[in-house]
Amino acid sequence: QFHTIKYEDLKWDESLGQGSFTRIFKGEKTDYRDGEKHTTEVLLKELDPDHKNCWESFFEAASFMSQISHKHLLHVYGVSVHGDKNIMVQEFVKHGALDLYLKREKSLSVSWKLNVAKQLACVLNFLEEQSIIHGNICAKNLLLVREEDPSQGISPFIKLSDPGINVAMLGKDVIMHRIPWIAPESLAAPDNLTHECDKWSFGATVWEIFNNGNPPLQDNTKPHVFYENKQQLPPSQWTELADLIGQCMSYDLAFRPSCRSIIRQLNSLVTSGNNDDHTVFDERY
Ligand SMILES: N#Cc1ccc(Nc2nc(N)cc(-n3cnc(CCO)c3)n2)cc1
Repeated sequence: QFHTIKYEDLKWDESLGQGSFTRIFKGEKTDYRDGEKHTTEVLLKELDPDHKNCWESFFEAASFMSQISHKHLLHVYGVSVHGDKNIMVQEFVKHGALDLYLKREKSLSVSWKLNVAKQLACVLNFLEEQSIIHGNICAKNLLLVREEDPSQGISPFIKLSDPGINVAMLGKDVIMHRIPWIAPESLAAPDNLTHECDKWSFGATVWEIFNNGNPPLQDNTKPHVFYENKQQLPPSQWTELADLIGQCMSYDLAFRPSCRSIIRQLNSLVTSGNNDDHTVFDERY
């Protein structure tokens, strides 16, 4: 279900940080096609050796990404196993993870944010049509392929990354760190994810995008209390946006909108949101 890559065809360059239970590096892979040697820039995602019991879930994520292809889904070239090293070989995405980009770029326009939210809604709709559940939608798992260049009329382009280790494999403490992205009903049943879970996470991710990557919960709030008290994230002053996020993050999963409805509502936001003077969230958040 996925291509295996020979370890000796991989070259490690600089470390780029880590996800949960994984470390990421810039690297290169070498292929020999029609007698020629081709070198491709890649992202090497290594599973921590002390979490090698998660290797099945790690490779499940890789095969998940290899089974389907979509312009807004990260391309995974394959996997490589060498001793206790499990490596996922991904396309190298030029501008990295969106959570860091949002924190760094303080003056992204409302139309930039809407454009990115629509791209995420499109890939969410595609996954639902393919009856595939991602299970870990968040800004950290969105990758920026291309920055906008307003002078050239070039808009941003994102791809959704692999879901990483299945949430059911993670300990309670790690699951706690997924609040408020993880749907409340998934806390109790992390091995029973539904398409509605992805919609909840979509809501939290759109909140992140419009909040410049600020943390949704103040680090003094106890995460489980947030769900016990059926709390919501601070609403945007842009009521239509707040309504959409609120619908996606409704505790009753029957109230979460269909992907078609999400796309329709985002499209209507684009028209009414063209004036960029919207103070979407006040500075405090
Ligand atoms: N400075 C810098 C810089 C860093 C990274 C990239 N590129 C890239 N390509 C990918 N395929 C995946 C990721 N990636 C980033 N964080 C995660 C973990 C959370 O998913 C995955 N980054 C480009 C520039």
